[in-house]
Amino acid sequence: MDVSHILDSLNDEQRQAVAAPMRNLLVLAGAGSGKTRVLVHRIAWLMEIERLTPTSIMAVTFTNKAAKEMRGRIEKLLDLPPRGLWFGTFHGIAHRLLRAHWRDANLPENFQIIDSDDQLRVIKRVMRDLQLDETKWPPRQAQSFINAQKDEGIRAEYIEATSDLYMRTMAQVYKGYEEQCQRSGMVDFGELLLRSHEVWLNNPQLLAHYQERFRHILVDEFQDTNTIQYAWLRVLAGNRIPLTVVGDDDQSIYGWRGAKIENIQHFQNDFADSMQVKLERNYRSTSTILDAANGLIANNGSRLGKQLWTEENEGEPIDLYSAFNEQDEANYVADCIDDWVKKGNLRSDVAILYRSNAQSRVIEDAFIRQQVPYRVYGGLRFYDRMEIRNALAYIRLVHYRHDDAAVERVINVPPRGIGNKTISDIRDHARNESVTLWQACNEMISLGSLRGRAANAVQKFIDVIEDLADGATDLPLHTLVEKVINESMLKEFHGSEKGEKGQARVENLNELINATRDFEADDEEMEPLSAFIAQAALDAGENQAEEHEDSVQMMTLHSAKGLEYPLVFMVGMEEGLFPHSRSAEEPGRIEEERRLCYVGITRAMEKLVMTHAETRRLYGQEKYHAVSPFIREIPASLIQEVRLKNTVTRPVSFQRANDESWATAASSEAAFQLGQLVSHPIFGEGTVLNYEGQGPHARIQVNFLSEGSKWLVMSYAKLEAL
Ligand SMILES: Nc1ncnc2c1ncn2[C@@H]1O[C@H](COP(=O)(O)OP(=O)(O)OP(=O)(O)O)[C@@H](O)[C@H]1O
Ligand SMILES: [Mg+2]
Repeated sequence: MDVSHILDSLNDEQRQAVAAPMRNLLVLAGAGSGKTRVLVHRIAWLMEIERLTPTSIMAVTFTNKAAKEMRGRIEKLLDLPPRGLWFGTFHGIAHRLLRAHWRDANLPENFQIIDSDDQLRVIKRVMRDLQLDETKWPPRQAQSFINAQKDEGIRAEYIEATSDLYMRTMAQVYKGYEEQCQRSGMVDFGELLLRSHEVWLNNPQLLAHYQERFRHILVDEFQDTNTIQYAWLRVLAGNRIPLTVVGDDDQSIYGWRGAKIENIQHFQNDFADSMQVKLERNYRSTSTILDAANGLIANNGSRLGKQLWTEENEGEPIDLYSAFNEQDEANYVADCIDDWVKKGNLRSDVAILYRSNAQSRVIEDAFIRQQVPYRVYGGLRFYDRMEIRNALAYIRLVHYRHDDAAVERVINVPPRGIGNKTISDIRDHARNESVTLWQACNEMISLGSLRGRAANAVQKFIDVIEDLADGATDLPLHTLVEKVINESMLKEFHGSEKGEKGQARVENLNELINATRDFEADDEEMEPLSAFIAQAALDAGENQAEEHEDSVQMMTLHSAKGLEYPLVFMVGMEEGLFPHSRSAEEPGRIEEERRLCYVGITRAMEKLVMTHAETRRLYGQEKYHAVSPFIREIPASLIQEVRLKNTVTRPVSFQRANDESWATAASSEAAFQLGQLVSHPIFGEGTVLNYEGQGPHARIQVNFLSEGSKWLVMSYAKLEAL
């Protein structure tokens, strides 16, 4: 049998893994060492050499996108589509099982999967039935509690009876929630795994059936499996189905969602007779990028210890750009991409990675201005996000009450007790009388055709909008928007959503306030509010790159896992942003942030650019941010600080250089321009980057060729213009 097409393009260790005997196998290896490639080739090997049918192979990936990609690669390798192969995420596969065995799972045949919004609604109902006060017991907290229990594989009945009021109450809600879901045939995400795990435990015959059927299970990104996923694998595999798992402890980034790095260590104990292969050669990145990643991750204490090396060239240094503020940062990125494309490269080879979703807004704005097509991957573009659309609907109503779409969107958001029946009555009235929804609301109230609670609730809605509109024209745009966001209660509403998601929504709302602060109308004749609304509508609707268009990829660091791009930007490399300020609160979180940084760096193949802004307005506040400590952990010799670019990106700086106060701050012979070349008796040559203060306090920032960037006091620094 000719195996060359499967093995030829692999190195020795990879071959060893791909052609390993049918035993449990752990491939523990760093980023870009070919773990995913090994999985793909091993599947091909199992089918061609071990003669397994596709239906007897299960491959678990972290995202559906990854599953699709893998399927494509196998198809190419085998020259035929692997029909019948069980491919998917843990959730996808568990769902498939429950669909097939709904009776054994004690579910109705047409059970429904509920998302997090539905889940919250059910939890609220349960809490109302239990007469729990929502202000004392936030439903979203209960939601996180329930999901965390499910991730750990714990049912309500197994939560120990304690005297702790919190635990007792949460367990009660959890129990009520379970009963409610069971009664109405609803299954949430966590339940998919928990339930299919139980099906196997309770049905030895069924389990035996699957243990006969599956001859091999493969798992990518094993370091991010949580407790229930691990248990699920163990039960299914028993001692009968061999597993191939690949992972990298340095890339475990979902601890906050219950993932357990330790699963890698437990693997060898829990899965009998297992083999381990290490891959140490990185094929993805230049040695500069790899050294940076290695240097950084060496700062983590608890590691399983792996070395990565490459035969790639040194490549280019890592660029570090210190921007004055977030606008400057965004413009810089857009300019770099412009250069990149001018050199004949593809935009789709470029990724912009950021820690928090809210950071994308300023960059999106710059891209829209400079007409750079982009896609936001694994998340919505800023102006498409639910909370932003809700806030914009309020803003539109303040501006123009007859905006029916806006009324539809927020009449009952946050919930104020306007039911579907009332809304449909309002719609009928509007249709019959040929008036707008807003008019219909008002008319129905004065005619008395709405009663009791409904009338009150609709009146409340009208009052909120009218109060906001009152005096709106006198306020600066951003104050108005801030008021709208606060008084509409959107912030509280979205903020109570569980975990990171709720926090991200609040961050986005604050970011919208920033957007209005920065907003400059193209058309000065237009009133700022209407100009802003028009702009936001355009941003939301028209600038999304077409599917096939060559576009820059924007995503959070978390969603970049497993991917690779020739040119990568890591933006917002600032303390408090990345590492995220929250990471200081919990032990171990800083190491998880560092792993996230490692994931970011190792996405880059040819060139990595890092940027940070000295001041940044984020989440509604302007702050001075220190450079991320992660940058200091990268060997300095690999980093090149980018000198000031030309005037195009920095109109502000040049205004400053010509400013009168600048001339007085400097002595007459030393009135340096930003970007000017200067020389210092000790530090040598450098470029003027920035200045601050006046008179004797004036300080100047110079980027020295040999020493890097320094702040010097003007009156002492013996600088000479070159
Ligand atoms: N033996 C090889 N020869 C040539 N290229 C290789 C080889 N092994 C892997 N590669 C290439 O290196 C890159 C990284 O491989 P892959 O994505 O499989 O790594 P990984 O270990 O899964 O990375 P990550 O940890 O980021 O998920 C890919 O472009 C892959 O095609
Ligand atoms: Mg991979």
